[in-house]
Amino acid sequence: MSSVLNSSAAGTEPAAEGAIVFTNATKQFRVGKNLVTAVDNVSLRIEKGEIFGIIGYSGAGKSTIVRLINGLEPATSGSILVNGQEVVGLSEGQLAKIRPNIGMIFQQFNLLTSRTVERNVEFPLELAGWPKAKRKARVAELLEFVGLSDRAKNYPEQLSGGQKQRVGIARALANDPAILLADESTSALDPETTAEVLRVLKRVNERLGITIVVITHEMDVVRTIADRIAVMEKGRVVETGSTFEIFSNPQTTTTRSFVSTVEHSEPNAEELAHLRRRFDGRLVTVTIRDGSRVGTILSDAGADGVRFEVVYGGISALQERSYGSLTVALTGNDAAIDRLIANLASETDVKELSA
Ligand SMILES: Nc1ncnc2c1ncn2[C@@H]1O[C@H](COP(=O)(O)OP(=O)(O)OP(=O)(O)O)[C@@H](O)[C@H]1O
Repeated sequence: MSSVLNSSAAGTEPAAEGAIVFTNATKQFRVGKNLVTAVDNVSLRIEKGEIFGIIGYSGAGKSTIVRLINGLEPATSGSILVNGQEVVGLSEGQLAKIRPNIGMIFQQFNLLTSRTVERNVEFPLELAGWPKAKRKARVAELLEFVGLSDRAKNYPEQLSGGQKQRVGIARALANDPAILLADESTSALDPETTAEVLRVLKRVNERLGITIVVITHEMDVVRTIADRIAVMEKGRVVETGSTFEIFSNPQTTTTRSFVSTVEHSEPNAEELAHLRRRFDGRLVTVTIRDGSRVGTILSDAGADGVRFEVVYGGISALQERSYGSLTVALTGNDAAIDRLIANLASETDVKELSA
């Protein structure tokens, strides 16, 4: 039996083939006389060993993506490679051989209420025909990994939401999968418990090298855990990038709208009115990115008679880089302020907030 703690880390090897590669994959459902396109010509590459976030509003096609990966739904067209193997067009029997390699956790945990924690984790091993002694040892190891050894004899109803999801994770890891699909796995949890589950998932990725696909509608979740993110809208992937890129420089309206749920890059109308009452001068919002010389440019403008005061905003660190935005009130001669704004604009994005 391979030890859960010493499992060979597929993700640490050079990734010649991606863990999951969609090429022009489409999934349509027939609803009455209509065809609903749930996944629309998606091309996407998820690397081995990464945590990949897929974010989108309800109905964007996220769950369908998951069901295409594990073959619960057949794609209408296109190609989907899972660890180098084409899953489109496979028979149920062939898919059954691949599925143990893909673990899955769910929003509602999907634990068997009549079984204890240890027997829930044991369940996939029973299905896979493991002998009893090996099953027991494996279950003990998995429960230790998720920090629930002392809960082995409890029933799911005796556990908190976070503990239930950790049982779900232990069960999903039982067959030593290369890929873990987490479909809205923290959406039923409060922020603190969400953080606890995300820490366990991070450990699964780092210690076991398992590729994790996190499906969510919550930007906080992908910000906390994902290496890269795809944004989905109406069945399409509208933007893909590193988590830093997505947060610091979102390209599409949908992505900007998601980012704005967790970042307040500029004051809203009410805040702006409040700032105008408190501060003189012209208000300008400046985007801060790693390495930009915003501070120097603002300070140097002093020589041109422009004074600045930071009145709103903040800077965040993500993936070891900084980004954010600051709104400054600028006072001084209008022409000098125009020169300062031009200088800033040569370095980063600048927006003057209209009066
Ligand atoms: N089995 C099905 N039959 C018909 N239509 C479906 C089926 N599954 C999904 N759809 C449709 O496909 C679209 C995408 O659904 P999907 O569940 O993948 O989105 P989602 O992003 O996961 O949203 P949610 O978070 O609400 O589940 C929706 O319009 C949905 O109604």
